[in-house]
Amino acid sequence: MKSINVKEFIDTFSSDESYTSAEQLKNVMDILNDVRQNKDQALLDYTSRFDGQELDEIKVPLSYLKESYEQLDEDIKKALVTAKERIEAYEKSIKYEDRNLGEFTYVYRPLERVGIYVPGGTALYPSSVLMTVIPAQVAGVKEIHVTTPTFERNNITFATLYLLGVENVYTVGGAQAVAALAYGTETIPKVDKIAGPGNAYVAIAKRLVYGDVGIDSIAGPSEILLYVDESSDVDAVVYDVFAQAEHDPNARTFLLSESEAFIQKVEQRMEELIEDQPRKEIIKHSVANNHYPIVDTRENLIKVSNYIAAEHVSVQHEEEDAIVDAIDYAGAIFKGKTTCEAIGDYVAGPSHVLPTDRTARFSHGLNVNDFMTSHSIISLTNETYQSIVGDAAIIADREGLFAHKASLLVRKED
Ligand SMILES: NC(=O)c1ccc[n+]([C@@H]2O[C@H](COP(=O)([O-])OP(=O)(O)OC[C@H]3O[C@@H](n4cnc5c(N)ncnc54)[C@H](O)[C@@H]3O)[C@@H](O)[C@H]2O)c1
Ligand SMILES: [Zn+2]
Repeated sequence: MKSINVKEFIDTFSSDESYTSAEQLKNVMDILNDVRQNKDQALLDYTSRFDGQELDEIKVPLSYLKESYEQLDEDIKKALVTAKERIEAYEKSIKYEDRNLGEFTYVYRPLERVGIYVPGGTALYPSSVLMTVIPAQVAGVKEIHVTTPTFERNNITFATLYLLGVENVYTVGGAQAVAALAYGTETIPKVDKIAGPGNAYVAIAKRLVYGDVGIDSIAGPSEILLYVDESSDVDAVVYDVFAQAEHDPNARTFLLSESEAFIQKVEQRMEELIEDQPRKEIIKHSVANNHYPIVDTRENLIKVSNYIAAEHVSVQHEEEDAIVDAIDYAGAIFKGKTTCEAIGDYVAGPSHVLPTDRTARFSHGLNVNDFMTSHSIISLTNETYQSIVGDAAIIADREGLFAHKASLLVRKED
């Protein structure tokens, strides 16, 4: 594949609109309305239609969760516990704390009831259970309700939910699950906020229910930006590209370097290794349509990194300190040749639920603080009050809000 420079890249690149079609949008609106009106019955109907499952019950019995956990092999149990402990420790360390400033206090409170969407249509993601539920738990959320289109009685998603002590689990997926969490049904209660990744139907539904409930963000196909140089390990870089590409045919991989020769080495090695990849069909599709090898100067590559604001940025470069410092916008940055992105998918600590498709320019990865809300407590001393009440009263007067003025002046001391 021929490399391009930053200008050529920006001229040809556009945000991923292919992810949502007008038809999908209409279908999702219909689903939302139907669930609002027909509640559990609509959930049963859509689960039959889209997932081919005739459910007796929407809520998963606790015994299924327990059974799933008990049947896990010891090695995966141990791995899940390692991940759990690291994620918990990280979230605790970044949790906002109340700030007492004398006349003002800024306080954080956990959300009361949260809905977590765990994807399950085509694969199971125990890592997504960990990366969404743990931040909510560390925040102190009282009730966590999880929906997932996972229908085997015994499975690793249920097992992971059991490990975390989640009891409210419902086998519903797609837009209908988001609708249930947003509006409530006989079985699933309306929540305050919905978080968690999912496919296009889930993403569109979250966008449409925003305002009725809070949402974390809208995740599109995964992406990585690799910033590499001659000192990087060619095979390691190739596997980092493949690891992202194997997620989704629409996953995007940006390979940036100041060295054309190095990019060529990586591209050639990709061709050699691609045939051996178990998920080569997805990887080939993704690489053919959404792989961008970009060669330019440091200055231009930093500019374009901030423009792309990729979900994952991996800097494997002799001068990684300077490059990482200059990158202002990214979902998460993986610095150094050892700290690859895949370690962050599972056990590093920070949540792998990250902003995609340039939204890191204004939003951030899911974390404990997304499951809290905050407010100010204002309590002025009389001395402060008397020193500023005159100014407030004048502004009230000029706004023509005379009851405001009276409310202020009735407390004024002569
Ligand atoms: N960003 C992250 O952290 C992260 C982590 C894990 C997974 N993911 C992403 O989550 C997604 C999972 O997608 P998935 O499809 O496997 O599972 P999913 O659970 O997101 O969606 C499955 C549901 O989609 C609905 N659906 C399917 N076809 C439909 C149709 N024609 N009309 C209406 N609804 C329909 C069904 O109800 C089904 O239950 C992937 O894109 C994956 O990359 C992201
Ligand atoms: Zn990944």
